[in-house]
Amino acid sequence: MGSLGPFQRKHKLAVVGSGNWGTAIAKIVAENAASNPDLFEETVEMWVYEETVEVPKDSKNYDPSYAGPQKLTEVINRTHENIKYLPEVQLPVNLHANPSLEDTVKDGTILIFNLPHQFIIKTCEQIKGKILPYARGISCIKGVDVNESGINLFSETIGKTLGIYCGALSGANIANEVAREKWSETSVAYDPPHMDSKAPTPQRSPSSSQTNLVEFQHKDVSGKISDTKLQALPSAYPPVDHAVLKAVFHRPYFHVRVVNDVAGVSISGALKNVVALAAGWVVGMGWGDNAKAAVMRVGLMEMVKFGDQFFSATIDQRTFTDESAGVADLITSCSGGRNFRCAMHSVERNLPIEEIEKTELNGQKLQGTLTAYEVNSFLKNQGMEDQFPLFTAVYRILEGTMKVEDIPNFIER
Ligand SMILES: NC(=O)c1ccc[n+]([C@@H]2O[C@H](COP(=O)([O-])OP(=O)(O)OC[C@H]3O[C@@H](n4cnc5c(N)ncnc54)[C@H](O)[C@@H]3O)[C@@H](O)[C@H]2O)c1
Ligand SMILES: O=P(O)(O)OC[C@H](O)CO
Repeated sequence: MGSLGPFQRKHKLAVVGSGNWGTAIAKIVAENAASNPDLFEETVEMWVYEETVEVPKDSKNYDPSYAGPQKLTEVINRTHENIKYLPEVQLPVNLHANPSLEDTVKDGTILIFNLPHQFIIKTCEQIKGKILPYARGISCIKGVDVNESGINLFSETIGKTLGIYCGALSGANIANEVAREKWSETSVAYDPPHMDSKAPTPQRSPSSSQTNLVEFQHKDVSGKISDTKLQALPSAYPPVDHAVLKAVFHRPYFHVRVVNDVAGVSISGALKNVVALAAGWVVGMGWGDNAKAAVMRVGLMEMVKFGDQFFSATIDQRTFTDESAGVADLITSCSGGRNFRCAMHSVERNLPIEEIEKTELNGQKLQGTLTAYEVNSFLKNQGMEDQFPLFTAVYRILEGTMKVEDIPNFIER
């Protein structure tokens, strides 16, 4: 993609997170930064939650002069490989691993959030007030933010905490496949108030970083309307729109469809992880593909019903069927996802899933287990556990008050 117009400033892309998916997305974004020099600054910063690692002797990047424990950021920047979370994948040289969260985001105009969902709120609190006020965000996180006040999309939580607009990316995307450039699709959802188009003030110097404060009416996912103030993007930058977001994420092997339905894309990405646990359990029982299909059928119905019940003000139900973030992600997750695999092994080996997570995932995190608890606490508060029998069964099996054998009769109620 070439220049989108006569803009004086380029977007600076920053990725917050460097796990299995965080690193795979950072690879994509850095490749696109390098191939769209009119739009993006070349160097992409990636925040790494620093830890100590040792390059294995059988790694192609093993170098005896660097033997012994080293910082993960130093290994990534020297070898261009994230040996812990995305081993054996060559990363672009313009991707810079940064141990400082504040430094990673300080100049970013497009911030990409990609962490296990349990860490995002604390991470955002740390950078509150330390980012460009006109930055825009994309959340690649699969999970929902449940607290005393109800349920929120992480795109909303990030946006509110940082005072920016944040969209979402989710799809049938097993990170190890995407990172190895095996073709897949994804959904990017972005529907900001139409403020950036109002922002340009012709009399202002185009290179100025001076910003406009734009007041607009914001309808949240529950349909509640509130007055919100956001900083408009300075007119020197290309507006962050669907075309620019496609330029950020689309690769020949990673096909992007940009849509407006942030709620549908986010909700399906979060809930399919709960369904994938049940799919893994029934396969672990040796019940086969028919049983898995039954769980997926009920799971999909509950995903759609959940969206309809709690996000009807903004959700587009077609997302569940028509976009990668919907049923396609459910299928891939129930085939080779980590939630599916760990659940299956937990039944096969008769071990708690947390133990399988620790021994099999080398620091990667399951999202389905925590999401099952969070969704259940929300449904309980609504008095609606009975209406979501599969989600309720997953929660009860995790807490030990139900058995996998009970699933068939329980979900038929
Ligand atoms: N891995 C996949 O195939 C995949 C694909 C699509 C979406 N996702 C979603 O992307 C999100 C990120 O997943 P991932 O695979 O990159 O992560 P991951 O499962 O690899 O988790 C490990 C990451 O968590 C970080 N971490 C550990 N403790 C931390 C702390 N206290 N604070 C901050 N970070 C900490 C680690 O440094 C590491 O970067 C999740 O919501 C996941 O559901 C994952
Ligand atoms: O490995 P999982 O179960 O976290 O799922 C990975 C992705 O979300 C699949 O799209």
